[in-house]
Amino acid sequence: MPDDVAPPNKPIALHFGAGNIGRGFIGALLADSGYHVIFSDVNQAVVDALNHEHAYRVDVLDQQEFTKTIKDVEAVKSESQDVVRDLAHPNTRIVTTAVGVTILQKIAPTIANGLQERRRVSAPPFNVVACENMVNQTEILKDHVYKHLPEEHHAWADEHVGFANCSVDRIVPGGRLDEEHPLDVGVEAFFEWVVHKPALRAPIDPVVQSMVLTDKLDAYIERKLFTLNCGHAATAYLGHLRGHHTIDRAIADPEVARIVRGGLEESGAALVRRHGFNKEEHAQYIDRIIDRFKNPKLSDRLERVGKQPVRKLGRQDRLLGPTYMAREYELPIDNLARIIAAAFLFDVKDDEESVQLIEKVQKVGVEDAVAEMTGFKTGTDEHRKVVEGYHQLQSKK
Ligand SMILES: NC(=O)c1ccc[n+]([C@@H]2O[C@H](COP(=O)([O-])OP(=O)(O)OC[C@H]3O[C@@H](n4cnc5c(N)ncnc54)[C@H](O)[C@@H]3O)[C@@H](O)[C@H]2O)c1
Ligand SMILES: O=P(O)(O)OC[C@@H](O)[C@@H](O)[C@H](O)[C@H](O)CO
Repeated sequence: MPDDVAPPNKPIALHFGAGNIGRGFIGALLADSGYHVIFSDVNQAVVDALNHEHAYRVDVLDQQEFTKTIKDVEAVKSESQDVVRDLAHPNTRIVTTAVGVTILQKIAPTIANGLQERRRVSAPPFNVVACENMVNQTEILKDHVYKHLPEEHHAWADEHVGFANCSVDRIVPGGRLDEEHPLDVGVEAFFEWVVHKPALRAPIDPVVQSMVLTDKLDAYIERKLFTLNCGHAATAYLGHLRGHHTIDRAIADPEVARIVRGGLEESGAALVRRHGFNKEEHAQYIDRIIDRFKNPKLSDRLERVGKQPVRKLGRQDRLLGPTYMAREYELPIDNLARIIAAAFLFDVKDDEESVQLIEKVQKVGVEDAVAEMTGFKTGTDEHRKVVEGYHQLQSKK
């Protein structure tokens, strides 16, 4: 970090991934909370722009529109020695990521090097929080980091580095590139960041505005992933089949909205049962989420929201996670099965996972593809419902 940028004693936050959520939520909130934010990204143009401007705008695109200027930021090229240096800086209090779950393994070696350097210079304990849409995302990052960290440092890291899972929620669609101001980002007003407190190894200091620290992260992350992200993916897959291009247009289609709401009521019944949420409050949570999808100013593309359908069909992810949970309590899954079926029909040529899924169905047939991807055995009720849903949706295409 050049000496002329950060005041020497200012707390530092090192954030991997200067993309939509990095600039539009996590980096912005950390900067607002008094951290000097250093972004680390592979995109040289973004790194250069951040180092040229040291600021960017966050445009809140909601009923009330307003703009915030985020200042005192800089950037370093990911996987470089600069990242190791900044990670090891004694003033660095927190490392966050928003790179996508598949990228976590790529940044792990640099983090491992940074931790060894941190130990060498006797930097104080600090925390790492991965802000990816996945259950246990920071633990997954930790596993990758520990593979690159020589064993002699593991006990030190256990004591000095908190790897805390979290739930992160703000819709940041991206894709509104303004050539003159490429760093500016449009966001919705709502945001929520919930971090697993017992995993921290140092206080969050400075306090991050609105950050919730909890002992019960499972409830938060499952509620968010199995409601917001489940409904979002459902809107993308069903909307795509109905010829829509954005989330607000898709959710305005009564046929899409009916199944999305039905799916969220099914996942909601399972969540209420698992985590003891109040039924009425959960119904209001669903309503608020569907209202967020209706925001026309976000213009959120279905390709972004539905991207990587194979990841989204992960056993603990937004579609199968609530479906397995509902089955555990013998609760209905008819709408969820229809939504899962729609994922198999998400036909987006430049999305590798979409192509892979479509090809799998062509190669082995829908019955085997569904069995393989969902784990539902042929002949079971859930398998039959997904396959029937697939045929019905396909016939209406
Ligand atoms: N956009 C949202 O609404 C939203 C909300 C909550 C959570 N998330 C999660 O945040 C993560 C990022 O999503 P996004 O929408 O910001 O994506 P994005 O593509 O806009 O941003 C990802 C950034 O990571 C950078 N990157 C890629 N490889 C890297 C590497 N090796 N080192 C450093 N940076 C690297 C990319 O260049 C890009 O700038 C995902 O896991 C997503 O699920 C997104
Ligand atoms: O980022 P993904 O691909 O896991 O999911 C796509 C969207 O549902 C997601 O980015 C939401 O916008 C976000 O999770 C809102 O908090």
